[in-house]
Amino acid sequence: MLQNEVASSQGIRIRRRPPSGPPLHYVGPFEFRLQNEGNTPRNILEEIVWNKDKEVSHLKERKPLISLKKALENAPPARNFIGALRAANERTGLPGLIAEVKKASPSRGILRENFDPVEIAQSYEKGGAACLSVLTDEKYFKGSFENLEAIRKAGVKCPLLCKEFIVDAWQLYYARTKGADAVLLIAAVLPDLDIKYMIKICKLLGLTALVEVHDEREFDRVLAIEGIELIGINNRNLETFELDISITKKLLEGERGKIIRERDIIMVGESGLFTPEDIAYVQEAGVRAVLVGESIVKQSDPGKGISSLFGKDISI
Ligand SMILES: O=C(O)c1ccccc1NCC(=O)[C@H](O)[C@H](O)COP(=O)(O)O
Repeated sequence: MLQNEVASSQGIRIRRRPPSGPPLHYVGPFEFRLQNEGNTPRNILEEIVWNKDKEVSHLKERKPLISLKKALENAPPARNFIGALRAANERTGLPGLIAEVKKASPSRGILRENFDPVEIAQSYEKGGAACLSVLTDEKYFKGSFENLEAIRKAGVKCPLLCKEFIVDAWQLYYARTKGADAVLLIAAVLPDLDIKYMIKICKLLGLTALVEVHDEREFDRVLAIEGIELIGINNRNLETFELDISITKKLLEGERGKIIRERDIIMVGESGLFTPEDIAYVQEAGVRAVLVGESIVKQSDPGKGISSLFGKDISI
C-alpha cells in the first residue's frame, strides 16, 4: 500500500506530499501542474507537515545520518524526562509542568515580542517547571534548534522536549545531537508502524517519546503500541485550532482511563490551560503533567506566571 493509503486506513487525515510533487501534465511540448490537484494542503497541520518533509530532505543532504551518529558522541547526556515529571507531581501534589518556550504560533501569532529563550527558560526553572518544551520549527513558530542548544548550554537543569513536527527518524538523531531529552510524536501525522519504529530508536538514543493524541481513535492506536510510557492529550485540534479542555476528560473516562492507571502511563494535558481551575479540571480527569505555553510565556515574568497558573508557588 502507498504511504497515504496506509495512513488513511488508520484514520489519519493528514496526507504526506509525494516527494515528486503534484502530477505533471503534458500538452504537446508543454508541461504544467493543475492548481488544487492534490498540491494544496487541506489545513494548517497538513501544510506544516508538507513543509517539514521538504525541510528535512534538504537538511539530510547537508547532514547525513552517518555524520549525526558521529556527532552523538559529543552530545550532552540525555536526562530523565518522565522521572522529572513524576518527582514534581509527587513533590507538589499537582501536575508536573512542562513549560513551553514559544515565541509565536499559527493560531495566535506573536505571543512575546521581547523573546530571549534562555532568560525565559531560566525563569521557568526558577518558577518550578519540571521540564521545558522548546519549539524548534522556524517557519510557523519562530523557534529554532539554536534556542534548544542555547538553553541546554546555559546549564538549565530541567529536561528538554524538542517540540518539532517529526516526519522522519533522522530528526530524532538531530534532536539528540542538539541536546534534546525528549521528542514529540504526533499520532495525527504518524502511522502506527512509524510510531513503533521511532519509539525503538528513541529508546536506543535515550530519548523519551511524548506521543500526542487528540481523539479516541488516535488514543486507541497509541495504547496498542508496546512500550508507551508518556501520552499527551492535545486539547487543540491542530487542523482547525479549536480548543476544548473537556477533550482531556472525555478521553480519560471509562476503559481508557483504567488502562492508563493499570499500566502507570503518565498522561499530559496539553494546550489551552490558563487558570488554576483549568489545572484542577485536567488533574481531576487523570493527568499527572501539563504542557503550557501561551498563558505563561506572555507574562512579563514567565516564572511568576507559573504561580498565577497554579494559584500557588510551586517552586518550593
Ligand atoms: O499552537 C498552535 O497554534 C498550533 C498550531 C498547529 C500545530 C500545533 C500548534 N501548537 C502546538 C501545541 O500543541 C502547543 O504549543 C502546546 O500544547 C501549548 O499550548 P498553549 O498552552 O495553548 O500555548
